[in-house]
Amino acid sequence: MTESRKAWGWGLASVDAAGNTLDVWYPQLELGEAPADDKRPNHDFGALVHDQADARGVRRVPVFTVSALDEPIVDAADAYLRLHLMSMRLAKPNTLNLDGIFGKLNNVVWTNYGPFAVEDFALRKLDVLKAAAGSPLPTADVNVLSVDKFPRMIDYVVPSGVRIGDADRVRLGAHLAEGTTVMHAGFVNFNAGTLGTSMVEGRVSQGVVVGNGSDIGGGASIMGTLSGGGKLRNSIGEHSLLGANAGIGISLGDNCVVEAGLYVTAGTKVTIYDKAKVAAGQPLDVVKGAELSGKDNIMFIRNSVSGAIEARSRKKGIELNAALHKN
Ligand SMILES: CC(C)(COP(=O)(O)OP(=O)(O)OC[C@H]1O[C@@H](n2cnc3c(N)ncnc32)[C@H](O)[C@@H]1OP(=O)(O)O)[C@@H](O)C(=O)NCCC(=O)NCCSC(=O)CCC(=O)O
Ligand SMILES: O=C(O)C1=N[C@H](C(=O)O)CCC1
Ligand SMILES: [Mg+2]
Repeated sequence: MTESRKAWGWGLASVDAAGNTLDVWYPQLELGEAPADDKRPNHDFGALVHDQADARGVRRVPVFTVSALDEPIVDAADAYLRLHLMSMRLAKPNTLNLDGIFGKLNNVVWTNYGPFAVEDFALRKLDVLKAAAGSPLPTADVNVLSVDKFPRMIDYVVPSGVRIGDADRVRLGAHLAEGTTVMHAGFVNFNAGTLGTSMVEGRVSQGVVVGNGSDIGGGASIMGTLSGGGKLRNSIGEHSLLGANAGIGISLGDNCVVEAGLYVTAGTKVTIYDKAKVAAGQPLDVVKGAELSGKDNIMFIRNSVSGAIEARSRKKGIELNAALHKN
């Protein structure tokens, strides 16, 4: 058996009263074997470290984590390290072993004061507000951003060359390549994302990758595999367009277009449009969507006259509006 790939780094963990790790922030990570104990660079977290619980009931402790990237996840610190690697673009989606990730991450109340345990949240919120009330500065209420196992990416990693319309729509573990714009209704899950310049106004599900020069239109959906039965990981190639409110349960290759509002699933019966056959009065072939999965140069439309879903050939890919991607 070949050795597992490794990554390592210092992180700052938030640990609740029960000893659960709520999150770990790694400002910097390295791929490869970790240095020996006496050779480790020491990350200086300074006064951010506190062994006593603060008003949230949270301690902040430095952790040195080494992840065996081809092996299943061992704990929350390991899970956080792998999520950071993808958002830092040190690993592409679908290249790390993420087995067991939901079981290793704790459910957390994410707030403007950082993570809280779910248990006794109301009491801990009261403690924070009482502590803050003694300050001469105006203090913020405790605003809950989400209750989830994954935090928002940009509280941990801000990749260069991207725009993100709404921080809540991109989870830690998303991979956003340089030149990506995620508009307000877009969504990018962990272990998913873009490999080049892209416009994302729809949902990029876990395990989905979108190639350079492609556009996911407003409200568009790309089926994932975590829930609902689908097993095949879908992707989109380069210079393709998934129209507004369209969806796919298959992969698109390069230079493809799916008409706005059309959903193509693996079982959808698709008529292969062939001008010469139509002119000669010959019947057209019909295949399942799955047979066209990942193929290049196809435009999928629902023929608004016949109602049939058709695959028509297309010669070239779409061009993004360059001005929107000089991030
Ligand atoms: C499917 C396409 C690409 C088709 O475009 P075009 O009509 O320009 O294609 P074309 O190649 O020029 O069309 C060739 C011929 O096919 C015909 N044709 C096109 N669609 C047809 C249909 N559904 N049924 C029957 N015929 C059709 C055309 O009229 C034309 O006929 P003739 O030869 O007789 O002329 C488009 O309708 C589309 O859906 N584009 C997606 C755009 C999109 O969604 N972008 C994302 C924006 S996201 C956004 O704005 C956010 C909004 C939001 O948040 O909701
Ligand atoms: O990148 C932007 O900004 C975009 N703006 C458009 C708009 O504001 O309508 C939509 C697509 C991307
Ligand atoms: Mg705009």
